[in-house]
Amino acid sequence: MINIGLEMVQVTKKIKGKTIVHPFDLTIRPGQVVALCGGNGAGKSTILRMIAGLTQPTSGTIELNRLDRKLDREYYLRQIGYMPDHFNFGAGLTASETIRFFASLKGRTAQEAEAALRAVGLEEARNKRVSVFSKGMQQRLLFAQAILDKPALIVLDEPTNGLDPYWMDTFVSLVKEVKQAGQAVIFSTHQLQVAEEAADRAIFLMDGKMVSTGTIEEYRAQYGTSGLQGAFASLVSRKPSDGEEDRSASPVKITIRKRENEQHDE
Ligand SMILES: Nc1ncnc2c1ncn2[C@@H]1O[C@H](COP(=O)(O)OP(=O)(O)OP(=O)(O)O)[C@@H](O)[C@H]1O
Repeated sequence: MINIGLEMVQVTKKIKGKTIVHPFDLTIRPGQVVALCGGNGAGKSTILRMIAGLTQPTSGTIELNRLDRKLDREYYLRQIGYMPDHFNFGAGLTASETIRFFASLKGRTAQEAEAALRAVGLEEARNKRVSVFSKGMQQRLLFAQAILDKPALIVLDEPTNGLDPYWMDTFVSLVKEVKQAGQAVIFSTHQLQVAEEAADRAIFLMDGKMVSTGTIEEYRAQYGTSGLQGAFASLVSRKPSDGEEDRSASPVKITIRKRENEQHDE
């Protein structure tokens, strides 16, 4: 199979001797949407930044459609659209100029850039300076640049942070559209409702460890209508207090059984 998606195997990250991400395995097939959930400092952004090529893993491998993040860096990165959790739009450009600039970096046309602006509802604000945009409008523009060249994998760090309920719904619809087109998506969020609506699968991280993974249906089967909120409450309540033995230090604790197609030996 050529189009196999993202494969992360035993990926770790240490910074100044401290382990930020413990051995992390993840497979995302084309058309799958994965939400990375967890509290502040859990390691979500670090994992997304490693996938997006912004920071090196300390060990382990990351491949996208069999292209290695390190060995095939240029072609690997061409398949990824990345939305950072914050971005400094300081150059005084309008929305249209900004998106066209991103398009030119990706070798895409002005028409494609404008289409991405329309997709996120910014066509009427296209001649406004981005520096005066609200947080939510800036988020939508960042999302537009991540999807404009229809990458195989879309990596979104806190994409709905600052969005009003209407654009939250639009975000969910746009994710469903790219999923239909066979693109894979991974996004981090604190908004578990958004994860439930947009993702096929959710992963909870705690202190850089994957403590739970499952489909949204599996979480609902285990936690009922409280779904991911119930899972999060349960995980937090099990976190050891100071001095107590840290049971999560042993191999990754999976509270929801992994589906067979998440194994790496396919
Ligand atoms: N460059 C760095 N130097 C030192 N520590 C870092 C660095 N980058 C991240 N960390 C630490 O790694 C841990 C994970 O950070 P990360 O930003 O990945 O978490 P997160 O889950 O995205 O958190 P949040 O939800 O608050 O954005 C934190 O303890 C953070 O302080």
